[in-house]
Amino acid sequence: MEGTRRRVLVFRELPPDLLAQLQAQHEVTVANPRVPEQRAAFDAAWPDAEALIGASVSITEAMLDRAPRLRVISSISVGVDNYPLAALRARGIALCHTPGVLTETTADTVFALIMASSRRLVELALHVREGRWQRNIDESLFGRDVHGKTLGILGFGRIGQALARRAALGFNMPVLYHARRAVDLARHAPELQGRVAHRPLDEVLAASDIVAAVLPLTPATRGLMDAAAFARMKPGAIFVNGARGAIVDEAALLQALDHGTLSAAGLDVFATEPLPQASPLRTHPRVTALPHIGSATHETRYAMAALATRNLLQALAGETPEALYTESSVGL
Ligand SMILES: NC(=O)C1=CN([C@@H]2O[C@H](COP(=O)(O)OP(=O)(O)OC[C@H]3O[C@@H](n4cnc5c(N)ncnc54)[C@H](OP(=O)(O)O)[C@@H]3O)[C@@H](O)[C@H]2O)C=CC1
Ligand SMILES: O=CC(=O)O
Repeated sequence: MEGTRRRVLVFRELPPDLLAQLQAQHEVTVANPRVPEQRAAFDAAWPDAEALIGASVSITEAMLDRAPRLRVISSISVGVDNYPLAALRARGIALCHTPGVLTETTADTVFALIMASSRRLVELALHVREGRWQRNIDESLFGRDVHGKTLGILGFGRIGQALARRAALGFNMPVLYHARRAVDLARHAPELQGRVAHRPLDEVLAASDIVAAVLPLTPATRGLMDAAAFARMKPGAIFVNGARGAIVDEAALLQALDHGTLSAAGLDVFATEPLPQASPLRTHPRVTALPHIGSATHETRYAMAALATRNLLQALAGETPEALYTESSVGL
């Protein structure tokens, strides 16, 4: 593909300097199909697109049928669950993503949800804002300690390990994790040796005060947190989801909050996003709900867009992109 100006469809807005880099070398259309006024431009550009860059849009196999010239997709995300992986592979379409540059920020967000859920920060901040702080609070508004509690982490890759560092080294929390393979701590995270243990899912759920999910959405993890999984958790435990909404059965989560094991939940991701107005999770008093902001800081979103732009330009120049997605990178 090198040397020729290719048709690039940008389906989520890019910072102006990065967009200019693409425009200098290729024919670029910017059209986000989630913005109603841009939908027609997206549909018009789609059949001729040779390269895509963007995020937060589900690309289906049927869409690929209507894009016969497509050769590369550069996702501005680390998760690749929005793409039909087998169909991309069968058609020889390269998929790039943005691992690493968002790891620390996402771990910060997940830890913030752990703090907010345990200490009831949003609920109590509203208590002040709404003028209900009329006398010293009593124990009906007390939270639960975070330091020293056992944290169970579902998924122990880049973000899981960054979360474990915060918990184990900063808050003296014993950490258990669930992943299909044990991580060689001596090699990959020596600072966590003696503080972190690999355990089967059931044991992680049963032994943890707080369970945080940071694994990819795959056929194997879809619905992982179902009624049986919540039932295995400790009475009064807290569940935090920084992964994808679809790893959770949301009806089972609500049941566990209202009649089961959970005292609170902190959720950055939902089965349907934006979260529907009618969802009980939106207003539940013991749910801290965020609008999928795991990586949403100025610095990190720029770094993600920059990596995605480099990936795309490298692929279009016939080079191996810096962050080409391979199956082993999310352990499908
Ligand atoms: N809320 C947000 O805004 C964000 C959410 N994310 C989500 O976090 C996910 C993880 O990102 P990152 O840490 O970079 O990914 P990594 O690929 O580094 O880590 C994934 C981890 O999940 C484990 N895993 C994969 N499949 C399974 C399975 N079937 N059962 C148990 N464990 C499994 C892997 O271990 P093993 O292969 O040994 O099982 C590995 O430990 C992303 O895919 C994305 O969905 C990421 C960024 C921001
Ligand atoms: O959810 C965000 C991602 O990068 O994946």
